[in-house]
Amino acid sequence: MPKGKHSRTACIITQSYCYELEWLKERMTLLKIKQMNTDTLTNNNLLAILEENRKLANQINPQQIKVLVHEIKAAKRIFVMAAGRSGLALKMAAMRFMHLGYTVFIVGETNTPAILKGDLLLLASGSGTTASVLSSAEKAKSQQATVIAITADVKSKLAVLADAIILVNAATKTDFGVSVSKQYAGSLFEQFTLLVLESVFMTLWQESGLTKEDLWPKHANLE
Ligand SMILES: O=C([C@H](O)CO)[C@H](O)[C@H](O)COP(=O)(O)O
Repeated sequence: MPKGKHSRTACIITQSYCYELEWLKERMTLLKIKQMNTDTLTNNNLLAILEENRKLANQINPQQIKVLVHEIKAAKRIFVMAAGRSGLALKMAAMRFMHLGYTVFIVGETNTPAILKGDLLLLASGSGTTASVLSSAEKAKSQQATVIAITADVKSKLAVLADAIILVNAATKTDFGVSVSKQYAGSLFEQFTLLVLESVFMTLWQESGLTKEDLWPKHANLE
């Protein structure tokens, strides 16, 4: 039984928010889930994932996105860095920015040069505490490059270090128990990071006036 702020009786009497009741609700949902067949379960999960992403889209601060769009346009070169699945989301975005004609490097690749003043470092970390991401932010700041971080924790060390952030109100990977997402670990954060950057790409593309045909020569032909 998880530690509750109040006893169950006190919760019912005061009708106040109670971890214990939340926990019981969660157990009952799990029991119902066990009785569903695989098809229904997968379909429900797909809809739940879409709904969680839709909620985040309604919470995003357009001003924060505007800053990222502006900094991408202003940067001499764009560097991206994140760990694990957050890193995969950034790599997908990096490819699209390259298709638009930007010079983009993925930190850690052998052909990535030194970051310098005038460059942009785009980071993503749900927790905002991943060591490699923090050290990249510190290095970039010491070189006077601009640092923008996508994170789920506005108070994290990364958020404090960055010149600007995009706050994604998703769960972080260590938000165990009841959290804003039903999904495992940082899944929602990682999905939404990709979606935000897809929308940033589309904005930059639409503003560029380029056609699909214009972009095509930059698409990989060694694949
Ligand atoms: O791959 C990840 C993990 O499975 C959590 O869902 C994370 O992207 C990786 O661990 C990096 O974490 P954050 O820096 O907190 O995004």
